Amino acid sequence: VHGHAGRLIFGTLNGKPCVCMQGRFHLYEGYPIWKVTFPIRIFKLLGVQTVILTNAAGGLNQDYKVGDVMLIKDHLNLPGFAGNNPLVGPNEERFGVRFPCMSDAYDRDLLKAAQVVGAELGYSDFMKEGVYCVLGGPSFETIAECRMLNRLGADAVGMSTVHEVIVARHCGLRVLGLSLITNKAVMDYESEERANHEEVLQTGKQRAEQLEKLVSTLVARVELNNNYCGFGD
Ligand SMILES: O=P(O)(O)O[C@@H]1C[C@H](O)[C@@H](CO)O1
Ligand SMILES: Nc1nc2[nH]cnc2c(=O)[nH]1
Repeated sequence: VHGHAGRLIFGTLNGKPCVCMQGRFHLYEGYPIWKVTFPIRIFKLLGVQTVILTNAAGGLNQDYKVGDVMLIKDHLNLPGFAGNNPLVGPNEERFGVRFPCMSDAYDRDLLKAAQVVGAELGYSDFMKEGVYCVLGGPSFETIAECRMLNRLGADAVGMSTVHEVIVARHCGLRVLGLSLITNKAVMDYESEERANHEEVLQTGKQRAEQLEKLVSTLVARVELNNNYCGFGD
């Protein structure tokens, strides 16, 4: 999609071997859901243990400001309610079980680690924790939809990530999710604000340096055996 480079980059980040997707596939681009999540299984086969998934999202929580970084503690998979789940079809036993648990989708130790690193970097003022809701896109939400999603418990809304999380958890990868609140979801009929992709890209650029620092510092502290340095046990 415009704004995503569409490259896969291999290298080391703070001494840790990493592979980085510079962009992703989205359902709204017309890709089948298995293709949207295909890179995650490639990562598993490459030996990846931990994935850090990032996205741009609209803020539904009234306490959120544009530029906030929300650590994802849970998700609402609305396409999943209608049967649009990446694990639909014959189960690939070599990756995982037929009915994977999702109540532990977002790794609590990694989330804690992200909070600690964020505080150390002085980012606490713009770091939040909340529930991410995925929709199919590409149209942004109506006012009624935003109000409904907020009442359902969503703090942020976007068009990605959740499908990747489901496939990652299915094959046993540990997941940290970060949403950059790039715009405030319009919840008020009097509002003159309009969601638009340019604002999404602009907010992304404004926070890029801090997000890079957050992720690279975190990566440096995650041990390859999935233990963490400096976060208690
Ligand atoms: O790939 P993400 O979820 O970060 O991208 C979001 C959703 C749409 O692709 C785009 C909307 O502006 O940003
Ligand atoms: N669905 C959705 N995706 C987004 N990505 C960035 N902002 C938004 C938004 O407001 N809604």
